[in-house]
Amino acid sequence: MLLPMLTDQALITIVVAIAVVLVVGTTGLVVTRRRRRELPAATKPQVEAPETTETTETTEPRVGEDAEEPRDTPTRTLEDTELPETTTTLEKPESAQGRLVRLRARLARSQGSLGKGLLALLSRDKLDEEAWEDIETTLITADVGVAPTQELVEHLRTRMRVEGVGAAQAREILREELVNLVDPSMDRSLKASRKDGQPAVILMVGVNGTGKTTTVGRLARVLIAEDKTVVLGAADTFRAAAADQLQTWGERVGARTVRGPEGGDPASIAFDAVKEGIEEEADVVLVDTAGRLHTKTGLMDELGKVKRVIEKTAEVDEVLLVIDATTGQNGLTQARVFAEVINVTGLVLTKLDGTAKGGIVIAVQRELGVPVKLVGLGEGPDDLAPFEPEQFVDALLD
Ligand SMILES: Nc1nc2c(ncn2[C@@H]2O[C@H](COP(=O)(O)OP(=O)(O)OP(=O)(O)O)[C@@H](O)[C@H]2O)c(=O)[nH]1
Repeated sequence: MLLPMLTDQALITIVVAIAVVLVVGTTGLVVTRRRRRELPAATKPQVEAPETTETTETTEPRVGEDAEEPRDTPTRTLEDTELPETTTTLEKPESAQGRLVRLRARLARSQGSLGKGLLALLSRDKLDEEAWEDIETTLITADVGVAPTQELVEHLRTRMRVEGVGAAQAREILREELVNLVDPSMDRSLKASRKDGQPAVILMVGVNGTGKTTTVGRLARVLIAEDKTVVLGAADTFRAAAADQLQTWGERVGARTVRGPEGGDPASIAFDAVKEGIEEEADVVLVDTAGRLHTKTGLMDELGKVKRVIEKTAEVDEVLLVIDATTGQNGLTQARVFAEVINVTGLVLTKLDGTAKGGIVIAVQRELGVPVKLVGLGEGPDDLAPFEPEQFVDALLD
């Protein structure tokens, strides 16, 4: 009704006005939408904490975030902080050559007084009874033992009489006689190779504290350096920390340690270790034992059982008796007891660095008729050396 009343001009004006309103409205809507799309960061909620500190530094604070950490935020303690996991890296042993040179020097340092004392006495112008008595005393004080001392003095007396005296000669004669006494003819090789498709089994025995566990660890290190695979058996279940100590050695050198519960049956652990060695086709299984010396029967029961149980699956190739060189006659008495309860195939004399009485090497070999195969010359991981009679005597006299 209204339309007929409007003029054409008015109608056109209204249509144009409506069109303008529509265009302006639509454009505004589009621009607003575009703006919204262009500002995502401002509207995106920050849910996740930044992963690294770098991000934190570059991220600007946003609405709703605190300008600084609230004071009631608990302080992070050391315990809360997760430390990176430590991975044990295998140690590389010192080269065999370097080790032996160093250990020879150490042996000479510790035993020098014995050799030098003897040489000084033998080089006297007049070798009278008093001089020979002094020589005897020096040898006995150095733990050489009575019988070997008498034997040595007798040989020296004869040779010095026949071959004459003089410092150079005295040294040569003494060297020869000492080497004979230490007996270079004994087989000192260690049976540490697979045979008949089975690993070699080495049992370490000895009184507490003589250095059995340390010797097992150091021997494993030497064998692994020779590219052998080694399994350790923690059959010393008597001392709580012994298995841990052995396992630590195993981790250091790269040998698996078979262990059981504290106070468990040593024979069953020894059996499991050997079984593991057979399954893994290892070259050597080294079994550490407790060697409590309460009673001879107790010791016999324990070691006898360990050996018997191992022998169900494998031969025991070596029984190494570890003796602390600093214990002198006491060490000899212990050695005797062990030799009575188990067939000892070799001796390990530890702590030779801690005594000038290297004569124990001669005494203990004589006593048991078993060769010293290894010597310990310090607490370090590379302080174990094969025993070589000539080098030992040279170290005494240097
Ligand atoms: N100076 C010196 N110390 C040594 C030597 N061998 C071992 N020791 C030390 O002697 C101590 C006892 O050694 P262990 O290996 O624990 O003795 P163990 O016979 O296994 O003792 P138990 O486990 O109690 O039976 C340790 O502090 C070793 O570092 C050596 O050749 N020289």
